[in-house]
Amino acid sequence: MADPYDPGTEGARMSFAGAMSYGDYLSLDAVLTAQHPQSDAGDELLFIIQHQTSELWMKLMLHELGRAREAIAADRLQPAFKGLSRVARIMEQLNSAWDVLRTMTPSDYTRFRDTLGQSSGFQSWQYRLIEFAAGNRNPAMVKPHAHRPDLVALLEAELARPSLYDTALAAAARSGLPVPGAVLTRDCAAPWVADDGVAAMWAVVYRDPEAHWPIYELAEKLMDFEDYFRRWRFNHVTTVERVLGLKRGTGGTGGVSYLKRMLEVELFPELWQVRTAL
Ligand code: HEM
Ligand SMILES: N[C@@H](CC(=O)c1ccccc1NC=O)C(=O)O
Repeated sequence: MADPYDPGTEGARMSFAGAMSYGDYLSLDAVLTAQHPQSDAGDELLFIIQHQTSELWMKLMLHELGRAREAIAADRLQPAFKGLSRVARIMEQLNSAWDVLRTMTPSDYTRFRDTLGQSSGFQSWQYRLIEFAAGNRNPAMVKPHAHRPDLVALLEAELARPSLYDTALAAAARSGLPVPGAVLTRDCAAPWVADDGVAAMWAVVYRDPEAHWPIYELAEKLMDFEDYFRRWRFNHVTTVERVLGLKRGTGGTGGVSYLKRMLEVELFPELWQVRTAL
């Protein structure tokens, strides 16, 4: 039998003393030592990794949403579309990931659920930042982070910035569309309130897409975002009911009843209304 092949003979670098390796570049020591199961249940590692990978994808989403908003604010819509398409792909990734978690049965979960204490995804500050960035701004959701002034500052800074929806409406106004003035000067930290004038503006766009092509495309990117977001919420509540039934959540809410209520949240209500109005 031939000697085992050594890729070093064709130039593969085999020694990394003093040079940056794969693991160095990716900080894998930090990432791969950050899983700390609190029980000896075989499924707890799945649970932890599922959440950690979700948080990593959320980090990237926030980065892309920030860049997309900057691009829209500068009327550079093409790069914004590229970024929002990437955000949609990330959300597809998060939506598919539920298939892995769904392999965990209620019996598996009860083996380690008690070790979770009162921790819950309800306290995911990156999730709240995404909601705030998109335009779903409920200031009550800052409260669970009061013990962490750094996180409160991050969430409040996000509330002080125009949301994706605010930014899109300002771009529509600059393109000559009739966006109500009060909408453009609103306190952007406040929750969005559905506005008839905005609905009328979208109707102008959707009645004649050809006359408003860039803003029409922007609106459809927003629809994609909300469509994927709804699917994530639906996958979540379905997985929760499958694993937990109707038990109360560790975060203190009613559990499935709370998550069903959240299914009714609308990020861009006027964009849904316009479908009926056409
Ligand atoms: C078996 C798996 C899961 C169960 C049983 C579960 C259960 C729950 C429950 C009951 C709530 C309501 C809040 C509470 O009272 O605790 C909740 C909220 C939440 N969970 Fe999960 N969850 C699971 C997986 C996940 C995963 C993988 C993520 C991804 C990061 C996640 C993120 C969230 C978020 C962001 C909320 C807040 C939702 C909102 O306020 O609209 N959960 N979860
Ligand atoms: N709320 C869940 C616990 C839970 O799912 C969870 C706990 C800690 C970290 C992330 C979690 N995932 C989503 O809420 C429950 O009531 O069982």
